[in-house]
Amino acid sequence: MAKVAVIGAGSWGTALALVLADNEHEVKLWGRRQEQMDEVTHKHTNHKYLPNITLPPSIEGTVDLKKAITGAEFIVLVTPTKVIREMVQQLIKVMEKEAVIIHASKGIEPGTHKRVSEMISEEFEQTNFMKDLIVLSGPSHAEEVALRQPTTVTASSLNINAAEQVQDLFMNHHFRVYTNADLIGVEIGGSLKNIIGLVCGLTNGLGYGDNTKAAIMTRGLAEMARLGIKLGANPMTFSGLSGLGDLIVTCTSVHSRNWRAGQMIGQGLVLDEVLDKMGMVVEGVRTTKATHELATKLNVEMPITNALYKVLFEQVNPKEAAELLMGRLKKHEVEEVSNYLLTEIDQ
Ligand SMILES: NC(=O)C1=CN([C@@H]2O[C@H](COP(=O)(O)OP(=O)(O)OC[C@H]3O[C@@H](n4cnc5c(N)ncnc54)[C@H](OP(=O)(O)O)[C@@H]3O)[C@@H](O)[C@H]2O)C=CC1
Ligand SMILES: O=C(CO)COP(=O)(O)O
Repeated sequence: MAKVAVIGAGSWGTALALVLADNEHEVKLWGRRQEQMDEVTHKHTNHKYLPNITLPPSIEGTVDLKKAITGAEFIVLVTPTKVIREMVQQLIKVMEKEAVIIHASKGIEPGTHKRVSEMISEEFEQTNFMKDLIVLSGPSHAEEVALRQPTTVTASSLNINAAEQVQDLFMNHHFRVYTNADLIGVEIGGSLKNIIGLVCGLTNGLGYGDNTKAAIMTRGLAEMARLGIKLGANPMTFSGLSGLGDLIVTCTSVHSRNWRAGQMIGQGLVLDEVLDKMGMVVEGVRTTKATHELATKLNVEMPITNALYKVLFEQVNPKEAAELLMGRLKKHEVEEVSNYLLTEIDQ
């Protein structure tokens, strides 16, 4: 059995700690609030993030980062993307030996346009503390994982042996882990599906139905793949768990924070109000900004992302944004993507 530190005690960090404890690993869960960590250790609950769930009693909560990681062979980073760099900087100060780093966060950094693995690698660059780096991603709402409902995810790394090690670490009868060597595709899929999830919620808030949802999901997947391929991803990854799979779960589930935030925006609430009401991370907002910047820089057409950018950051009315999307120049559906693929494969 392995010693594992899970850094981030929100919904997903807590659910992953539960999976690891079910697998009889020695798990320490790090969070920044003493009261919450006492609750995890002594009451075996985390009521704010996973109400009505009893956690395995073996999970020890701590606010002491050094204590959390001492002796850990695996460190799972699962904070919101915007604090990933800060968390790694804190980790480096207390680490004494190398560990396998796993991350389960979904987002892209505005300004630098880096994926989470790129941010982590950059921060660890001057040290020899990072043995391997693996991302865990896929259709996995924490609420359902905590209920031990059948769930499938992907472990991806530039080192496929390391991905297989992580597959073994997490896999059990409820939580099935695949591997995929396409780190770029897996991270881009997991990040960009949040943008499309926000838009699906938004169209629901506007009162549009299933035709619109299907349109956004399908054309959304096309633009996710278009950007991913430009960045070097394997096109096939977008029809897998971290692409289509996560897109489905985000666009069709009431558990999705991105979907719920989008719905409130569609109903007329302004962004700050929505984020206040959510009280949990809505990664798609920052990722929309980062992706809009990146797509503009790389000259990749992403009409749905751009429409959402206008709504979130340029105060364009959601209904008007939808009309602009529908009024675009006519296109050939498949040719657009297949030509793109051929161009990429020829290069
Ligand atoms: N929830 C899910 O089902 C899934 C989430 N993910 C991804 O996992 C990542 C984490 O999401 P999730 O757990 O859901 O988020 P939550 O909103 O549920 O929890 C956020 C966590 O981050 C902590 N946090 C916030 N700001 C800071 C900070 N400045 N320093 C340290 N800790 C901080 C919060 O602590 P505090 O309570 O003290 O504010 C809380 O523990 C995201 O990238 C998300 O996309 C991936 C798959 C599934
Ligand atoms: O990534 C997730 C499920 O796979 C969680 O999505 P939300 O952040 O929208 O809740």
